[in-house]
Amino acid sequence: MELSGEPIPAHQSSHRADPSAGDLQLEERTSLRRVRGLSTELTDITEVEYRQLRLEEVVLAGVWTSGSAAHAEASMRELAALAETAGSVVLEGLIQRRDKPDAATYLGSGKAAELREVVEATGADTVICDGELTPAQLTALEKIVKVKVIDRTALILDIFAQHATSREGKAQVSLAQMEYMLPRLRGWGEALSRQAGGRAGSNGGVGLRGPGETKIETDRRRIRERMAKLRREIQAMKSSRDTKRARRQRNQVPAVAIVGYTNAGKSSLLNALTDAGVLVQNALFATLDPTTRRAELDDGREYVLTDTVGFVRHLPTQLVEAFRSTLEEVTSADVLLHVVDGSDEFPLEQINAVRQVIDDVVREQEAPAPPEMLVINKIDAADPVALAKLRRTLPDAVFVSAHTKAGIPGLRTRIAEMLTRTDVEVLVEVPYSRGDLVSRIHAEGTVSLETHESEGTRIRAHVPPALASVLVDYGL
Ligand SMILES: Nc1nc2c(ncn2[C@@H]2O[C@H](COP(=O)(O)OP(=O)(O)OP(=O)(O)O)[C@@H](O)[C@H]2O)c(=O)[nH]1
Ligand SMILES: [Mg+2]
Repeated sequence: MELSGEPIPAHQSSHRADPSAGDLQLEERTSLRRVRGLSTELTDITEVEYRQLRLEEVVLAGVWTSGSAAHAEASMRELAALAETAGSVVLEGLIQRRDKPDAATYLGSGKAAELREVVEATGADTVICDGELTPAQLTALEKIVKVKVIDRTALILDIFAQHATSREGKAQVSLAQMEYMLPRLRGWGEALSRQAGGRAGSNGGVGLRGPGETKIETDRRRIRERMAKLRREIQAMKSSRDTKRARRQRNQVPAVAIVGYTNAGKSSLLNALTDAGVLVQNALFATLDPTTRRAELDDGREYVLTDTVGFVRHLPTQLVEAFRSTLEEVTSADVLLHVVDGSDEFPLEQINAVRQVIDDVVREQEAPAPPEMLVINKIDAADPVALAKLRRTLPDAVFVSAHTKAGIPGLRTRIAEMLTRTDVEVLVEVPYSRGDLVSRIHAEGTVSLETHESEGTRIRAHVPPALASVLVDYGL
């Protein structure tokens, strides 16, 4: 299979004259794109957070174990998009049909030799495998193809490392990278020292110049120490976020979280609903740090809308672990807007991949998952026949285009309905001394009856659960 080597064009979708924060961030990101041919690697293996994989010209390799050929090719195209997002140029892709990956070398030995020929013919410096390989598989395959071999997990971690901007995001990515590297230290040491000796593959010293056992042991200890420190730091940042969330809950502002597959248009939807001007990029994992914006329903009620990191098939477990505090904030929202790219070839699989990650996060949380609303985006770009089929399969979903704004008014109405549905009905008599509570009921709820009695104001209303608990003392 041939794959295009064109880098994904990063294009702006904002049309206003003044650059938004997202535009500026995009400019910065594109101006910092990796320059081909320059190595950014550090030699100290423990400097994980600053380290970027040296990915330049790559060949992709995948093992196709189940599903149709179209699925296998879609998976390779996604791997190519990931590689390009990481800044590399994809020269070629190979898929092998097999019951399961080869235990020793991932690809079978015949295919591995063929891969070596492709690498040689194209002059590639890296092979990226579409899966998570064991440290032994990585080393064994490197010995055959004689260039650096990395797996999908390392690639995704590299993209996250490039895109992290906040202190918390950077700490979370570093933690995930270290977790991944710990059992692979020897392999990495070999790859590093081989590169130090010249262009990869130009010498026969593979495996001979790895750091000695003592160095590896020291490195391991230092990495473990840094991981413990990072976990403490992330925990501390989480508590400050918990405080903010508690304040919001006290103030009764309902929270809606946007979740979805990477590149589905989550940030675009946040912009369409709130004019937030956040970064939109045709790249995978453009957003890592959660952005929360105030938004208003048509009836004037306020809510907050959070956009956050996208998910992908086989999201590395190290990342789910490291980003748990960010993800828990999302899964503790009142409503989830699950955004799906309606123009994707396999939207139902995107939906499943996202639900799996959410299940993983929710399982360790006390509260159940919030109610979900499916939002099928990019209807302007979707194939009409596929779209009609999707409408039949997902009758409850809302179909929109963040670009043309088609369906956005309807989406607003549905959000309002969902937030009302989580409200509870109360019948209370609020003493005249608590005029503040009466104002809150009006601001946050929907009042169906209001009379003035001798002791206070009698109100029947639908209010958010937290306000209902404040009102419990005045119930009739
Ligand atoms: N045709 C079309 N393209 C869209 C629409 N919404 C978003 N896009 C494009 O899809 C790409 C991804 O949009 P983003 O909003 O950055 O997607 P995201 O889900 O936030 O992506 P990550 O943060 O990377 O996970 C961009 O190139 C957008 O311009 C839409 O309604 N129609
Ligand atoms: Mg985004």
